[in-house]
Amino acid sequence: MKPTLVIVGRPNVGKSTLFNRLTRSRDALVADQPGLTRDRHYGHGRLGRKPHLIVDTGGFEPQAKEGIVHEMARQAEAAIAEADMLLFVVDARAGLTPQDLVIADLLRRSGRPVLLAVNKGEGMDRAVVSAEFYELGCGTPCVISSAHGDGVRELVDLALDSFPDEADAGDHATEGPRVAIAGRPNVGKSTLVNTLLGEERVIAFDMPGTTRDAIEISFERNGKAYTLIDTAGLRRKGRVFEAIEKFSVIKTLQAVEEANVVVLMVDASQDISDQDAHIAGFCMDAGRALVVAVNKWDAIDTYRRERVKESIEQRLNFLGFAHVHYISAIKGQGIAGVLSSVDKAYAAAMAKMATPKLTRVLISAVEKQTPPRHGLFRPKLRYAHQGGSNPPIIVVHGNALEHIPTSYTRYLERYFLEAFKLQGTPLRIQYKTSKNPFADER
Ligand SMILES: Nc1nc2c(ncn2[C@@H]2O[C@H](COP(=O)(O)OP(=O)(O)OP(=O)(O)O)[C@@H](O)[C@H]2O)c(=O)[nH]1
Ligand SMILES: Nc1nc2c(ncn2[C@@H]2O[C@H](COP(=O)(O)OP(=O)(O)OP(=O)(O)O)[C@@H](O)[C@H]2O)c(=O)[nH]1
Repeated sequence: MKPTLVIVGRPNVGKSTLFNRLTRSRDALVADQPGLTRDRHYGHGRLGRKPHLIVDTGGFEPQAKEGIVHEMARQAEAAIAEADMLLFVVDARAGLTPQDLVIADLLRRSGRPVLLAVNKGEGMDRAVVSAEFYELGCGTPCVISSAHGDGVRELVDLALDSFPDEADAGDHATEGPRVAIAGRPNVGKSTLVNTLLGEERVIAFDMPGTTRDAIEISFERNGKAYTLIDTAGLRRKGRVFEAIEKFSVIKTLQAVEEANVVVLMVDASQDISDQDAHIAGFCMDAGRALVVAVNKWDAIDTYRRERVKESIEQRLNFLGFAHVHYISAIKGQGIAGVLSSVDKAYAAAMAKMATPKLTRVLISAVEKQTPPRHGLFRPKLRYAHQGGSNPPIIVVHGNALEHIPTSYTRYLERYFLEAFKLQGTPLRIQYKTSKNPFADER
């Protein structure tokens, strides 16, 4: 499983700045989707040698006793307890503060490994800046500048050092799609799991060896095998499963990572929230095939149903490729449709596309619409081959491809999805520009 680095620190030390630098996608292919809010607190790490996840605990006030701040602190504490590595951020310019000491104490008691990052250190003498922070008892301080990038890459590599290189992620013994049910608290995830498993034959139920492993439950339906990757920390109690703990961001992220297909659940009795969009955005980043299940459809009237449909179109429009089902987990309505979309999405995510056909489709896409000229350059798309699955990656070869605008890439994505009739999966395009053979002669 990918290690999760959790950023902690008092307000204003530069946590979001660090988070943005660590997670900013190089190609901005995913980041600029309309409808995606930018204040997400978890994402895929882009720096460093090994794949990993980053969680920012946000404005963390360990002393608050009630209210929303207290609830945020509770979420932060859960993230700290589940972190593989804590990045404790302090402020070089403000110096050591009493609140830093309180947080250091809390982190030490969590028993999780800690790396101390002294931020805003640009243009300062490292030895002088770090001196006072040894008192925190969190080891040797790393002086960084999140705003300028100094020392950030070294920090990440140090943080990831002790984790093994990721084994081949596709190497799972299970048959059929691996499915994660993701969604914010209380949307009905446990209810759906129980409805699914109540009707069906549970083949195997793996208790994890360690708390870090995901729980996997294999079952059959209509002769087809599925494996559920648990997000809720379910425990078997007699014939039903119940959640042993409340919503955990890190468990959700890891389950999404481990799955082939994500069933994103939203609650029809509530408005689509930022949190729904954040989870959806993370699934997009991860490139997972996706099915949207709008739950509690039984609980709302016709007027509300129309409003929910509009709200999904507005807030989750970047999931245009995904099928939407309106279901009642509690009454078992709409479940067959969800599973049939899971099958389709899985098949699409794993599709094999032959090079000649890919190239033919590419050429017909270019004939319909040529990429715009960029100054002196006219990008030339020559041929395509498949570079991966789940999500399908199409590698396009040609010249001056670095000048292709994002809008054209989107057009190609849609064109390929349609030509190969792939439903329920995102698709990625990668460009490989051929070296100009005459460039070195002169
Ligand atoms: N000089 C300098 N300023 C920085 C650096 N990193 C962040 N800042 C500034 O510090 C301020 C706080 O940064 P944020 O990233 O919002 O801090 P935060 O810890 O996420 O704050 P909360 O969301 O309140 O917890 C902003 O004005 C940043 O521009 C840095 O490396 N150098
Ligand atoms: N009306 C209605 N209520 C539902 C439905 N599905 C779930 N609920 C109710 O919604 C509440 C939350 O359901 P859970 O299955 O515990 O939700 P969860 O997503 O697992 O929650 P966390 O464990 O907090 O992440 C419970 O009171 C359920 O009875 C449904 O289809 N219709």
